[in-house]
Amino acid sequence: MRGLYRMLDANWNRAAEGLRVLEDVARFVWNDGPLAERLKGMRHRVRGVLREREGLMAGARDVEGDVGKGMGVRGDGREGLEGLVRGNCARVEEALRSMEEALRSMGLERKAGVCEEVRYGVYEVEGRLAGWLRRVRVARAFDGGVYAITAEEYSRGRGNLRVMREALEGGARIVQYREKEKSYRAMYEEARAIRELCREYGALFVVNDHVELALMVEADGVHVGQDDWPVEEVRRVVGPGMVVGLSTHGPAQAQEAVERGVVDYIGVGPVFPTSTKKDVCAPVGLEYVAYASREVRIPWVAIGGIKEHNLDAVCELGARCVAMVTEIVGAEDVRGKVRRVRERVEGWRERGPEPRWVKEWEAVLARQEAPTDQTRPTGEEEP
Ligand SMILES: Cc1ncc(COP(=O)(O)OP(=O)(O)O)c(N)n1
Ligand SMILES: Cc1ncsc1CCOP(=O)(O)O
Ligand SMILES: [Mg+2]
Repeated sequence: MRGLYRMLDANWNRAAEGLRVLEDVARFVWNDGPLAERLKGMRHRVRGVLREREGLMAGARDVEGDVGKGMGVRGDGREGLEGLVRGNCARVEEALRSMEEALRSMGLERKAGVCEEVRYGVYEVEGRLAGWLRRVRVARAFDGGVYAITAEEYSRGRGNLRVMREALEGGARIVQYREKEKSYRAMYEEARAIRELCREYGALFVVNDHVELALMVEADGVHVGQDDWPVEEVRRVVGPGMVVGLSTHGPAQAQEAVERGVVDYIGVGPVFPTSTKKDVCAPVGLEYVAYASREVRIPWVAIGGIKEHNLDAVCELGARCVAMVTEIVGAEDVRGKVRRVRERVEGWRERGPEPRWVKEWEAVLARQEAPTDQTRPTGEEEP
């Protein structure tokens, strides 16, 4: 029994400490009173579950004899607030799981049940936080971003990896892996390599169409079209941490996408004629870009036939992010092309009209805070 009490003692403290950190982030960083109260309640429940055995645990404590003393604490590789929040959620979940097992083996089923309930509560909080963090990442990447998309057949004989490396060096903030003819194995190898590259450059990595590939290579996101998998199903499968993008071809589809409440951004296009996509619909024109700028409350990216020479027409209407295939992958100097496009997009960001989504997300983009009720776009859940 002594060993089990030692185990409980260590994890009881670990769980309570982790919950305290999360509560403080909710209270002091995000100013989210209800979330802070909820986390506090969880901490008290965990404390309460073993309160009457505190003496037994203290008696079993043997810090000097701990063979795990000095073992490093596992980080999750993420930095800043995100790392802090995720790291502490993981710490609390692990500690509660360990307590649950120990309590069950001691025949203390009811107490084990309390730990289990609190653990599920932490999963839920983590899911909501992951959702919020995900939206902030998207908003930052799309506010003045170049979205580069692979297409080896138009890359002048160069491989996708090389072209995307150059695009990232030029300043692409989002990279989409889009290949229609390659074998699954080839796509897997290539996507994995580009995924790593994007990590190095701090860019978002999105996989087109293939949800399973996105999961396998731990992409940041997945992009689907109107005839691909339903976005609710995609969200259910990829969970709250992954970005989901949806193509739209007109105001009705944009409205529907926002109302459905599960996608993080929409593609707006094809703005101009394009021969890159074989089964493409008729160009939607600049009117749809103007509509998106006025009405759409979530990040969006203009796509389809966008080149350096017609870029201004799209940006002057309020596009803060442009996606390009052939203009980037077919450029002799990919790095220089992306650099110039990015400078132009950023220039328009300073002097062009502010699209609706940026107005609504301004407070979120400016501060590292969870959106409050006033700034949270419609349909957003509270973290
Ligand atoms: C950013 C972005 N927008 C639109 C698309 C097109 O998606 P979809 O309509 O599913 O067509 P395919 O690309 O799958 O041929 C996209 N890929 N990315
Ligand atoms: C994937 C996609 N979706 C709408 S248009 C398009 C292709 C855009 O390619 P390009 O930038 O070469 O016109
Ligand atoms: Mg598709």
